Amino acid sequence: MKTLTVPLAERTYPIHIGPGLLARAGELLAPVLRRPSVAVVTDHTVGALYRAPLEASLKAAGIASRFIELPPGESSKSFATLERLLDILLEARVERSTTLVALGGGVIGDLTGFAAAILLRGVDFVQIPTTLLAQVDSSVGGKTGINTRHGKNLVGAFHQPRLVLADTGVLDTLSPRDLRSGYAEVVKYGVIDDPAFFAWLEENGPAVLAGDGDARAHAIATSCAAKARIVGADERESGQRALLNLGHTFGHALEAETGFGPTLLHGEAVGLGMIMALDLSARLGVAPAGDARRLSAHLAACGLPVDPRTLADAPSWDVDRLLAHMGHDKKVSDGRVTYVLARGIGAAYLERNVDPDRVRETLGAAVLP
Ligand SMILES: NC(=O)c1ccc[n+]([C@@H]2O[C@H](COP(=O)([O-])OP(=O)(O)OC[C@H]3O[C@@H](n4cnc5c(N)ncnc54)[C@H](O)[C@@H]3O)[C@@H](O)[C@H]2O)c1
Ligand SMILES: O=C(O)C(=O)C[C@@H](O)[C@H](O)[C@H](O)COP(=O)(O)O
Ligand SMILES: [Zn+2]
Repeated sequence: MKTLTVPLAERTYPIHIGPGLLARAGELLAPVLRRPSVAVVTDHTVGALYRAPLEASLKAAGIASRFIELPPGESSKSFATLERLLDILLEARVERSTTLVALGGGVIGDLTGFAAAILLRGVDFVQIPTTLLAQVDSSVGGKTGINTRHGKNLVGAFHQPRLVLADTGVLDTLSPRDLRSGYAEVVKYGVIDDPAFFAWLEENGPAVLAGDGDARAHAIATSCAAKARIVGADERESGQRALLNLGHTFGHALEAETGFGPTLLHGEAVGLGMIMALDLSARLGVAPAGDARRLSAHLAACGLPVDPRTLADAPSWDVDRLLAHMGHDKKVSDGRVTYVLARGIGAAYLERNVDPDRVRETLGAAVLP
């Protein structure tokens, strides 16, 4: 087991990473619980696979647990499912000293974390991420929330978990598509500020996806270390944490336009959005044009979509509608989006003054016939 730390003063917490950790969950959770009682939130798919081993491990450590299973998929990050979850928890008379446990991917993590932030004005929660995306990104950093009809993650809270427990063994049951989606967020760390990691991924990405234990462990630990460092320096995104949003202004707009559904998964959208961010950077004259092509080639080699027009069920894309979605970005201030651009792979930066004509060009080149 490898342990990293998210350094946040009194909210500092560990990230435990390694195979077989679900079987040790009781022992690892016990020290952070206010009392030996947890409510585990999961989805039907993950529950069917991992409820039994988690329940057994908690029981062996003397921790009482109740399990709540929700429908899988992005549509569960909604007001309706949040209300249903809060109702179930209140019906069960959870107390402020109860800890919620998110067992699942980013959807369950974001939803459960938000429920924990607002239930009884705040209870503790623990993340047990079961997708690659959740293990390298969403379980760390305390961004929680739901989608609204206005856009992605528009209602939420910063609420840090007490512990992250990433059992890398559970990735063996993840679908190849979900694995690839999470891989896009791994690549993001290379593009932000680690060109050597990006080059390593160009060599080893296929091994990470194929389940090579050492490659996967290195990719997950490097990603978590980067996320922990950035979050530790800027917990509430008043500055540099926004770099973690690389590809998301475009990506969230693509997700919104495809209805937050199976047409485009979050990581797939982020992959496309990162290519568009590098394309925009090249159009603005700050990045070599070849870097967008290099990123696109790597994502394509790993089986990720690199052309929104070729998606199954692709809508008829409209640049103005995409721009309207981008207007809901949380990095908008005074009506203007702050973009995450890059001077090249490994050199991302924030820019508020971006020529809107170049943004239109990037969108048009990406989505118009
Ligand atoms: N809070 C953050 O910082 C942050 C960061 C990145 C992404 N996100 C959010 O995360 C969400 C995407 O998360 P995701 O990609 O994990 O999707 P997800 O939670 O929908 O999980 C993907 C699918 O995999 C299934 N699954 C999960 N673990 C499994 C396992 N071990 N074996 C078999 N099946 C398994 C789930 O049932 C689901 O159908 C998006 O809503 C995105 O906005 C949040
Ligand atoms: O942790 C962060 O900060 C991120 O931006 C990580 C992103 O991968 C994640 O998708 C996040 O939820 C997007 O943030 P948002 O503030 O644009 O909703
Ligand atoms: Zn993301």
